[in-house]
Amino acid sequence: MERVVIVTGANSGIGLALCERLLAVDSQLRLCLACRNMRRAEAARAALLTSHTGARVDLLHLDVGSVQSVFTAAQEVKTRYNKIDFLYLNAGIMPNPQVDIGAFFKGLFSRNAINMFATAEGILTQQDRLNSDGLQEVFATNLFGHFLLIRELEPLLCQTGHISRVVWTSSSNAQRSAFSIEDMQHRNGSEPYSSSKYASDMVSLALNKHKNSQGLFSSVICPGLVMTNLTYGILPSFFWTLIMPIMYLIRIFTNTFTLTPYNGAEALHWLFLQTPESLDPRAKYHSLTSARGINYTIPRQMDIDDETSEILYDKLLELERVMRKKLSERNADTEAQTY
Ligand SMILES: NC(=O)C1=CN([C@@H]2O[C@H](COP(=O)(O)OP(=O)(O)OC[C@H]3O[C@@H](n4cnc5c(N)ncnc54)[C@H](OP(=O)(O)O)[C@@H]3O)[C@@H](O)[C@H]2O)C=CC1
Ligand SMILES: CC(C)=CCC[C@@H](C)[C@H]1CC[C@H]2C3=C(CC[C@]12C)[C@@]1(C)CCC(=O)[C@@H](C)[C@@H]1CC3
Repeated sequence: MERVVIVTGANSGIGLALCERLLAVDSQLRLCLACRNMRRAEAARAALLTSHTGARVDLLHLDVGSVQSVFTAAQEVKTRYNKIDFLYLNAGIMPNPQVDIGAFFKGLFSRNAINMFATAEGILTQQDRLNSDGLQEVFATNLFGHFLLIRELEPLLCQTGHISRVVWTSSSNAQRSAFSIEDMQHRNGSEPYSSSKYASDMVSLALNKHKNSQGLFSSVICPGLVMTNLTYGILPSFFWTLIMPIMYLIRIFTNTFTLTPYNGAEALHWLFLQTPESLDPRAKYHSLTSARGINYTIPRQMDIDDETSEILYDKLLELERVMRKKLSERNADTEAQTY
């Protein structure tokens, strides 16, 4: 049976590697690359077709950081497909990352060193900004745009007699301490990435509570530390290449250094092969790579509580209402100006 799979941020890194891996296990797949840059999306499609001749690969223009773009893309999806089997919410950004060198060396010689390498806890900050919708860019891209996409696609995702799955590419950098329910967009802090990923973990839990009965199941994964455009924004690629032997050495102590996009996509690929009933809604599924280079997936319990996840879910629904109103007013103004 033909399965429909949509992957956001599919033109590079972990998203593109996932597409390669999915086409390798299911040649009947109807794969949709949802990307903000159509030139890069075309190049990704061409690369996929080189290794999987005859595969059905569609492109969709989607900027998850723009409310209007999410609505337009969702409309397009509804005209193209009559069901969605998997929606991989993978697009993500980490703008202007800064590593606290002092904290890094302090951590290196502490008992917490392994945890620091696995989670970057306490050593990584970012500088966020407002986008054209007036939202914090990291929150809008990593979380809210994806939330809106699910909401818009509910008619396809929640159909009686059909199971749909959404999978969030979260991170082990998601930390409770970085998130505040009073400041869900993280306007006031310096860890918007960690906050947005922690929020996605909570939304996944809430989605399972509200939508499992309608056939929608949500999961979260962490791909581990992977060399992609995102990590090349933290340190330049030549520097990562220089320290690669050290990275393989660290992998002996923490299997979270998956390093390649193929390895990082392990948990995403693994989830594709599981039945939703066998999954734990409170677990994050981690891609891991052993020192010998063997890939595997393990679940770890997330540090989240039901009450906060429910409050967050309600706050996102409220923000959705506000943004819909804002957008319809903006569109009415533009229409009035053209007449
Ligand atoms: N690399 C790592 O170590 C880790 C990564 N992750 C997560 O994995 C996911 C994939 O990142 P990764 O592969 O590493 O990095 P990449 O930068 O290679 O991939 C990110 C993808 O998201 C796309 N994207 C970014 N912003 C938007 C937007 N507004 N609308 C649509 N697409 C967008 C990018 O498109 P474009 O090419 O146009 O920028 C790109 O295709 C992210 O969610 C990231 O947070 C989690 C843990 C570790
Ligand atoms: C490896 C050596 C010797 C130096 C690199 C130090 C840091 C730049 C590096 C250590 C842990 C890394 C890490 C991430 C980024 C780079 C580090 C801070 C992530 C935050 C990248 C994105 C994620 O989502 C996390 C899962 C990563 C956690 C570990």
